Amino acid sequence: MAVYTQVSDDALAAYLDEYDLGKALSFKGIAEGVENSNYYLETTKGRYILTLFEKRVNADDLPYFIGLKQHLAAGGFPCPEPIMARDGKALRTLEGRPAVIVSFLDGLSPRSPNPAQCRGIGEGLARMHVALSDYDKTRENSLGPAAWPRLWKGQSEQADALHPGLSGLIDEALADIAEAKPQSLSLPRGTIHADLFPDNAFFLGDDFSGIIDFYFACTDALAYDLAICLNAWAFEDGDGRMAIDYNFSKGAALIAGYESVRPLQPAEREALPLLARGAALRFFLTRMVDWTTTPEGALVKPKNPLEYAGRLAFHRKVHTAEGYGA
Ligand SMILES: Nc1ncnc2c1ncn2[C@@H]1O[C@H](COP(=O)(O)OP(=O)(O)OP(=O)(O)O)[C@@H](O)[C@H]1O
Ligand SMILES: N[C@@H](CCO)C(=O)O
Repeated sequence: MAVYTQVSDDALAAYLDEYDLGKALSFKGIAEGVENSNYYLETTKGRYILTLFEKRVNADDLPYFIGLKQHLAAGGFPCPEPIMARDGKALRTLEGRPAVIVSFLDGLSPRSPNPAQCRGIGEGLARMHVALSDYDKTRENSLGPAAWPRLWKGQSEQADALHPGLSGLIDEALADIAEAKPQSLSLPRGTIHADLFPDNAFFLGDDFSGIIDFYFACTDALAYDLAICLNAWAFEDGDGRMAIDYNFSKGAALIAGYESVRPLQPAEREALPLLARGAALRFFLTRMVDWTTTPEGALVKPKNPLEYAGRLAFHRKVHTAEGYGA
């Protein structure tokens, strides 16, 4: 349940007075999502999402995220478009929190994506990379390889309690990646989404209809975004298990969809297994931190880290892009 900040009727009315959005017809908290408070807002002018940014989002980063969505929307890419108030500003304050209203996107997030949807997200991701190629703001990836040892510190015992021997796998993977130095490879860089999981993508049937939730976006290797998607879209449902199967047809469809818009360079193909390992580690580590620090009975249930350890173990056996179906 992600409504941390309640909005009173008076506060909402005063907030809407700043916009040309007409009068509120409906205003409801949205249960999905974990980071921010999101509300569905319908006014006499249309349907919107109102987001109040909670503590985990750094307020200094908000102009980067909002500018990014404005840039995409101006280029016709389907994403939530920040709505400007009469003074030309999209980022405002509501109930003491930074807040923004964005356009509502139609579509559903697939629970278990099929190969056609994997192809669609591959195409959508590449279109997004192309559309952002002239976005001039930058943001460092705060969850890149330099952050991983810090996230892992003090977690070994808990990891072994989740799955015997797990800490050895993570230690080895961290050491291998530190040696391979993915950051020093000269791969094409640009603005990446960095969290494009199925719950952040919308489809109408099998047709891709848009991307949301850009709050991990940053400047990094474009192929790393594809590696994140391979992890998030091309494995069978984990159910919290460590053993988990790569679905070759879904992975191949995802890569083919991506390459139908932006063909990978030879160096990107070569780096794909390393980037896929890095992506699996990144999500394992952040899930592990949430798993060990979220108090029992908290509103938001932490996601199981083991599924990403399983993906990591798979990637450690893949040495070429062809191994993913590329
Ligand atoms: N522009 C939009 N159009 C339609 N629905 C949206 C839009 N933005 C958000 N939603 C809905 O709100 C839910 C929560 O949004 P989101 O995933 O951005 O939450 P969050 O808490 O900000 O981020 P996170 O997923 O990282 O926890 C989505 O699953 C979706 O159902
Ligand atoms: N997509 C992340 C959650 C943060 O957005 C995960 O599944 O671990």
